[in-house]
Amino acid sequence: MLLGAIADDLTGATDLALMLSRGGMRTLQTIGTPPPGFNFGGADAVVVALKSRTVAADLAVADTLKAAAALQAGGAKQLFFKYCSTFDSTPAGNIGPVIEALLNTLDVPFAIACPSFPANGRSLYKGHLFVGDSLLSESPMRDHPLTPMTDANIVRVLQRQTDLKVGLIGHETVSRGASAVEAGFAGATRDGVRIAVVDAIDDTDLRTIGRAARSLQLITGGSGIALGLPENFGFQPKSPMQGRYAAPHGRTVVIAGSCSAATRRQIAVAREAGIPLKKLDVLAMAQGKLDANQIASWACDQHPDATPLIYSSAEPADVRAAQDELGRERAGTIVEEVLAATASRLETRGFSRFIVAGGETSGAVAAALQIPAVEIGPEIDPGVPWTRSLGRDRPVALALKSGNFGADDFFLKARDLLL
Ligand SMILES: Nc1ncnc2c1ncn2[C@@H]1O[C@H](COP(=O)(O)OP(=O)(O)O)[C@@H](O)[C@H]1O
Ligand SMILES: O=C(O)[C@@H](O)C(=O)COP(=O)(O)O
Repeated sequence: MLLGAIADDLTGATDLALMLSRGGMRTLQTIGTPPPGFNFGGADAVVVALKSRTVAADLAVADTLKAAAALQAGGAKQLFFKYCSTFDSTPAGNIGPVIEALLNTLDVPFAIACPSFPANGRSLYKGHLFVGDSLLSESPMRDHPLTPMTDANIVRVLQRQTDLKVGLIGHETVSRGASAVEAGFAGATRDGVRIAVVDAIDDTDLRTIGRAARSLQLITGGSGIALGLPENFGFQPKSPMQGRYAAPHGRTVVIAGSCSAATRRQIAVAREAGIPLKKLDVLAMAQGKLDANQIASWACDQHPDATPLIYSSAEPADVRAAQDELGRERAGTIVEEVLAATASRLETRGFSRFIVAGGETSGAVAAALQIPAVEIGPEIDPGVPWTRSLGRDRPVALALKSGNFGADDFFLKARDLLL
């Protein structure tokens, strides 16, 4: 293993694994930290998917360090901590505490932080994160159910999460090329900076930063920053898989727990296309009036050729109302538990192709389906591939979509790629 990566959620891990595969690295994605002695099958890169984005910071740190130790035991030469391209976190963490713990454990002085992912509209300029044409704080991310992002200044956001000094390597340096960026790393280190946020507004910048990062032991960021990494290890980009995907045979379902604007648009397009839909009421689930058995039965009752869509996704005002009643965390957990249990029931009743929207939701579904690892298949939209489970008696196919990713017709596209 050359590169060992730890992602703070499952869709983020898949996004990164896709990027590394396209860069030519044989990439394996595990769900959770692999046990001692795990056979990485000769993979060049391993991405460990955690569910640590919104758990308590000390738990996120412990889980990450355990994953880092497993990757190092597997031979990883460089470690990558992957978080969201919209820097999803709370004032308490977990990005700052996790980077801090990794720096201390690896005993290295410096790491970079770069969430930029231009292919999906995230760019970083003067330390400010943009989503499309809007500042992060003015994008729909300000209404995220678990990690509302209300400050676009990533230096400031990260500095609130750590006592280590956070600095900025600006675009004026990045545009001068990899040597200038490396000199920037050295200069920042001399100034006592332990974590440097690095500007990147396009793929050329990401490749420059990737090259400059070849001798760093720890890299942190979104999947965009991984664009330039495979080349550092001598890999050449691979052409994307063409044609339709021979997924394990069985029925297809869409399960959406993401409340992002993108997911809500994708549901609207699926509705217009005539897909059968079931909207879940959070309070009914909390009161035990709606459970996984009922939801799974509804899906099974749909036409066998249909792709039923089950969703809890709601407008920000409705999410707030449910949270006022139940609390932010409890509302999220109830929805995740019911959706995960629904997936598990459906799998025993002939469904083997799962299109899931939302990072936390995907983590909960994959845990319920007891999937130890996945292999990466064809890309559906930037950052979202079809995947196939590994290490499970009855394999399943999974399209794990970050809430914010995907074109408006994503669910239809994902379905139509299946053979
Ligand atoms: N209607 C709702 N009200 C409150 N919380 C919800 C609702 N629907 C989903 N959630 C929760 O919101 C969170 C969405 O996070 P996630 O699945 O990671 O989506 P995204 O990828 O958009 O961030 C999950 O914890 C989910 O259970
Ligand atoms: O970097 C990204 O935007 C994604 O890879 C990601 O982390 C997905 O997180 P969710 O939006 O919570 O699915």
